[in-house]
Parts: sequence; C-alpha cells; structure tokens
Amino acid sequence: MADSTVLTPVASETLIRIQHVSKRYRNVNALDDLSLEIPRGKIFGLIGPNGAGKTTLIRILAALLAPSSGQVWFNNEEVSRSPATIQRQVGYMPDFFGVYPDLTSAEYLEFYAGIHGIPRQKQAGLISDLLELVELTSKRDAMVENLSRGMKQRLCLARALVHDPEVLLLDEPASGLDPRARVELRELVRTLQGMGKTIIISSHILLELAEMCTDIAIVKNGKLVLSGSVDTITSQINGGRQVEIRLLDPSSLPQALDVLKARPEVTQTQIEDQVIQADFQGDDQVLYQMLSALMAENIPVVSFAPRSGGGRLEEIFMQITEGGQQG
Ligand SMILES: Nc1ncnc2c1ncn2[C@@H]1O[C@H](COP(=O)(O)OP(=O)(O)OP(=O)(O)O)[C@@H](O)[C@H]1O
Repeated sequence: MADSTVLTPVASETLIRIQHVSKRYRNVNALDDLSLEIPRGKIFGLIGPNGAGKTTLIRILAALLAPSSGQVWFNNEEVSRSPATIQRQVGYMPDFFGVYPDLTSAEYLEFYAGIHGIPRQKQAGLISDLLELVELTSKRDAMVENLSRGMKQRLCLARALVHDPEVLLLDEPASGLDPRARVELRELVRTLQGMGKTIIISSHILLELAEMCTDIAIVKNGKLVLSGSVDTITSQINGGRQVEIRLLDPSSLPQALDVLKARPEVTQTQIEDQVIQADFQGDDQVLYQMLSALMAENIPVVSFAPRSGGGRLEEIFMQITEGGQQG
C-alpha cells in the first residue's frame, strides 16, 4: 500500500478541516503537508507509530501550537486567527499526567473550573456532575496522587470537560491502562459521543481504538497514509468484508445463495456447516441492502453477522507502518 493513498472522503458534515499542514522542529518534519477532514459527532482515531506526529497534530488542533505552514479550519473559523475562541470549544487531554499538588479530585476540578471562568455558584453542581460522569463520585475527597492510573485518566477527562467543549482531543488516553480500565474508557467515550461531542483520540496501538472509533486516520512520518470509516478502510484494503448468514431452514440455502450472487457487491459465497459466508465490498448501508434483498424473498434468516474489522485492521496497520520513523 503506497503511503499517499487517501480513501474516499467521509460524507458526513465536516467539523475540522486540516489543509496542507506542516510542522517543522529544527531538522524534523513532524507534520508534512497533511490534509484531513474530521466529521462532526464521530469518534475519530488518530493512529500512528511513535514519532508519527500525532501529538503535534493534536496540539495544533487544540490551538496550543501553530503550524509552520497550512491551515486548520474549525467550524469555518481558522484556528491560528482566533486561538482563544478555539480553546473554548476544545477540551484537551495531554498524554502525560503532570504533577498533582496536594488536591482532592473535587479541588482539582474546582481549580480548572476557576481557570475557565465558571462562576463560583455553578462550580459545585458542575463538579458533582462531572465526577458522576467519569464514575469518580466516591473519590471526590480522595487525594489525586493516590488515585489509580485509570482513575487519574478519567479525572483528566473530567478536567477536559469542565467548560463543556464541543470537541475532545485525547492524546493516548488508553496508554498504560489495564483491559478493564480500557473498557471503562471506551464506554465513557461512547457516552460523550452520545452527548453530541466529537472525539479525537490518538494511539500507537490500533486495536486499542478499532472497537471504539467510527473513523480513523493513519499517520506515518508526519504524512497521512489513509483515512476513512473503519468499515470502509477494512473493505477497501482487504478487498472486502465478510458476513455469516444462518437460515432457519437449510432447504432455503440454494435460494439464498442465488439472491446473494445476483448482488454486485458480493464477491464470493460459500457454505460451511450450513452457514453461508459471503464476501462483499461495501459499508453497513450495503450490508443492510443485502439483508433486505434476502428478506424480500422471504428467506428465513435467523442470524446475519458481519465479521469485525478489528483483527484485520491491526494487520493492515502493521504493514503500512513497518519500516520505522525518520529521525
Ligand atoms: N518540541 C520538539 N522539538 C523537536 N522535535 C520534536 C518536538 N516535539 C516533537 N518532535 C519530533 O517530532 C516528531 C513527531 O513527534 P510527536 O510527538 O508529534 O509524535 P507522536 O506520534 O505523538 O509520537 P508518540 O506516539 O511517541 O507520542 C518526532 O520525531 C519528535 O521527535
């Protein structure tokens, strides 16, 4: 797969438009002419090996760092022209914990609420709500330094939410978390998406994100390798996805195969243990059309199970990113 491959642009409404952004630190091109569109309301995974440029890009999106060239548009506003406005709309969670002074969880959030100018009379209610959201109500009066890594991570997320931003930028939020804490983080991120937020998450481990994200962009050596929905990427790179179909009555198998084979997106079919395995090209919309076609012929489908792309994606990621990083 060539480094310059960029897959079909996402159709949904664009919230962030990154145009030809480069960032140079002395002799390192951390970002190199990177263009990318991030749709509103998505959980967007920014994936790349160490040194790929993820943190640099996230800091540029957070209006904490200016690109050397190129532009970032956020809600039709150019980020470098109005960084303070952008900073009010984004919540940034850095990839390091920092040092915690002698503060309890509630005091820590109070401190950040003060920085964001939240009126004092509103702070108590806000902090209770945030602690509840990140499931730290019972740790309200615990010292931050005594929290577990996963709890600190969730507290940092609450801190990033203090000013109710539209966008969350989470730099390596799953790093160092045990599997249970990762599941909790995933659920929390989904809850935040349900609240209407757009979430951008970076990681160098694709599997950490494949289940959580709706869309991904793979970055290497400061360049975009590919981007798109998780389903589209799996489908386009692997030459297709697969769905397993079980019927109530095996005598309907030949008819079901005929229906599937007649569909242009179906590339191959086979039957194993009376289960149809159909390879196809396309997204969930296509999958729905396949199911509808079977239902229209009254074929007694009892199970229609697409294979998850996660495992395959990891292979793709390894192929794409092998060969190391520039110095
Ligand atoms: N302040 C800086 N000065 C000089 N070089 C830097 C600076 N910050 C980052 N770099 C370099 O820019 C490149 C991209 O770094 P960046 O931290 O953005 O990558 P990353 O994908 O977030 O990596 P990681 O997964 O290891 O955090 C690296 O080669 C890094 O060494």
